[in-house]
Amino acid sequence: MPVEEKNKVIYISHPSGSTAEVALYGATVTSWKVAGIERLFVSKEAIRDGSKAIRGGIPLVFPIFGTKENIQLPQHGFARNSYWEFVGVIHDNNEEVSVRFTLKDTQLESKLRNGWPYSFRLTYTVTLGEKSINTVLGLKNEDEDTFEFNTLLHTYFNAPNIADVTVDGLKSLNFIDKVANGIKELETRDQVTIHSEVDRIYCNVPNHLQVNFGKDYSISIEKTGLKDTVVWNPWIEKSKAMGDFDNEEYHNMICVEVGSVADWVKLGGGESWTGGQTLCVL
Ligand SMILES: O=P(O)(O)OC[C@H]1O[C@H](O)[C@H](O)[C@@H](O)[C@@H]1O
Repeated sequence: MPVEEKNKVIYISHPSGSTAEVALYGATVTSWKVAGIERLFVSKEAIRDGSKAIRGGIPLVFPIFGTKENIQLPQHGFARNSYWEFVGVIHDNNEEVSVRFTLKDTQLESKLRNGWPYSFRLTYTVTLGEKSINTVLGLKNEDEDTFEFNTLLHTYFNAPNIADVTVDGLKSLNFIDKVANGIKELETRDQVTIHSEVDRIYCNVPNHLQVNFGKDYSISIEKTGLKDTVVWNPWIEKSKAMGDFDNEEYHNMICVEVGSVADWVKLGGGESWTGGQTLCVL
């Protein structure tokens, strides 16, 4: 069977041998293997019992990024820490296997629903190919009035060694440096490298990016409907401060997170929105 459900995790396999796993908790993609190699990072300290967002994979940030003064929601919203419903297999052929999840306001715990009191339906479609994974978030505003939101596909990539990682496609872009009190800067490098704590929101990013993992392999990122890209590595002190992250794991991960977070996205009553990414091993 190309798709199986076991203990609230959906296991997907492609005829080529590539596989993916999606936890119903957060609809978090927690594994993506191509040629037997795990391409996503999940901390060995990650909590998977549904009491905290899973530290790794592709958590979904929605409807806020970080925290907002006047919105009573946990950091990064509720999508990553709510149970989603598995809709089923959308299609399954030699090219790709596609599965879908949904989250409606009525599925939220009341505290979370009160924090963002709108009627909405999120759909999340995960499509596994031979060397690719495509993750697309759809949103329908089921209210009469406009609401605004932020969202992010918070992808944690496995990095054999962070010292060898480079990110292409960010040159000449403005970024907000969250490590330097939100100061705005211009990226001048062809390739972004990580040698210390990095937490940056690159704004208005072209749709094609590439992350290189030294000589081992690269992963291309094609995004659609999402304007910005966050690059994050907690480095030493922040790693120590996170209870669900091993102190040494910052050597082995990089987050390159496509989303719309620098400005609110407005969605009119009854309207739909979609945004997503395709990751492909090169
Ligand atoms: O610890 P979390 O709530 O999962 O957030 C993890 C990280 O997410 C994003 O990358 C933010 O830009 C960071 O500032 C934040 O530290």
